[in-house]
Amino acid sequence: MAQDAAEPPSGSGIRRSLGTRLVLATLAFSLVFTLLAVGVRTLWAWRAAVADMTAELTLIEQVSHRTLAKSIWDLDMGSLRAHMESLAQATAVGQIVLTLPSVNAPPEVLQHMSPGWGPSALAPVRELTLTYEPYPGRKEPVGTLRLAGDERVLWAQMRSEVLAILATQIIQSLLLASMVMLMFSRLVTQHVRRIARHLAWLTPATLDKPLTLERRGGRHDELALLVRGVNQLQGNLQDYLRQKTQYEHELASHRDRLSELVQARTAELEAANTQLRVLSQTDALTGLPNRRRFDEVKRNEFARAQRSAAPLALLALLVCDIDHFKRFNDTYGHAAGDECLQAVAQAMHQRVQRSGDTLARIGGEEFCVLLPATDAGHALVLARHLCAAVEALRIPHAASDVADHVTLSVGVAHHAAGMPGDFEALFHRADLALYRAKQAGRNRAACYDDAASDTFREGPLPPC
Ligand SMILES: Nc1nc2c(ncn2[C@@H]2O[C@H](COP(=O)(O)OP(=O)(O)OP(=O)(O)O)[C@@H](O)[C@H]2O)c(=O)[nH]1
Repeated sequence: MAQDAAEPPSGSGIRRSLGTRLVLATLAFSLVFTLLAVGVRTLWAWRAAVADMTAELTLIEQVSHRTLAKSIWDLDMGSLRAHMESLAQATAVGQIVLTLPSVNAPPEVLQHMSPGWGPSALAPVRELTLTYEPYPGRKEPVGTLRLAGDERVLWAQMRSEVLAILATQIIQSLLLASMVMLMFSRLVTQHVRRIARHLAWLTPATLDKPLTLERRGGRHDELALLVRGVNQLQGNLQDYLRQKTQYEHELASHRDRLSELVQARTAELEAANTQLRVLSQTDALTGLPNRRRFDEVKRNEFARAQRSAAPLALLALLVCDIDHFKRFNDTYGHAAGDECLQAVAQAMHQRVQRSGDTLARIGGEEFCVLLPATDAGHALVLARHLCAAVEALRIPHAASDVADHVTLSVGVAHHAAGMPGDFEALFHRADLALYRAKQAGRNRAACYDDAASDTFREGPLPPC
């Protein structure tokens, strides 16, 4: 297909052109016609030749009748033979037979034949009774004359006639075929080749170039119809391609727009998902990570502490609890309790700023701080700072027997790689330490001592 488009069709690709086929057909037709014409014309010519011979014999009869009759009447045999010799000079005459009747005896027959003559059924024969008129009013039959035509003369005449007919018919056929070929080539073949070349070179880029034929005047024939059809087809194709391109552009622009919308929508959904995830992991009251988030972080950090080498192998946990918060609620109401929780959470959050540390509200008035890569000593120091930070808020708490303001107790425990137990065990130790801090008077931090499970280290409160 591509090769066809790249190479215009040439005459070399045609096995037998239309012009050649037309000429061969014309020649074949002419040959048949020539044979028929030769047959018909030969028949006519034969008849004409026979008629001419008959007329010639008749003329000879008329001319020689009187002379022959007189010679017989006069019994002048010498003159009679001389007459017959002169008659035999005529080319049309093949045989002369003169029959002379005689009384009481068989008739005398005088005969003369051209050399090589033979009887023929085709050549004309004339027979005439000779009469002599010795005096006006009396006619006496004196004999019969038979003139037979020479068939060879007829055939010789026919031969030249047939040759002439054949020559004229063949020349006529050849001239006709040449003229047909010339006319067909000028009128049809060269234009058909031009149309084929035009169609082969046709591409979307050349559709605007109409097909034209180099012909004189405005002709309204089949070629003109074909040219009009091709140009109309090119126009239709051009319109179709133009519309297709326009549709493709529109489609591309719709696709881009759709893609933008999908991207925007996806971004919105991702943002909403992120927000949902953050919300689902955030405590609504304090804004701190909630228990679900804490559980997620604790799993990761504990697994990391189990795997890693020191110092990352350490993990400290602080469990913080507001002292006598039930009494606070009972004294100041639940709403004030909420505000108190928010203030305490914010104060603690300001102290837990190291990247990787997690402060979460795990329920009620209970908070947890997860401190990766932190040993018990440093964790205890932070716990004391948290207690001090809450105390520094000076939120009045008249019902507390610890102080006249809200205070915090913190239990501390830690885990190191190689230590037995899971996170729940760590939590349990921190909870024990918290219990210890509460028992020891609240508003303080206590650290679970791993060396002796019933021993706690308590951190003195830092100065406020
Ligand atoms: N306002 C408010 N109160 C809460 C919230 N969650 C839990 N509480 C209250 O916190 C109180 C916790 O009391 P307890 O567990 O008995 O402990 P406590 O009164 O702090 O006593 P100690 O822990 O021994 O010092 C309960 O009265 C709960 O109703 C909350 O979101 N808002």
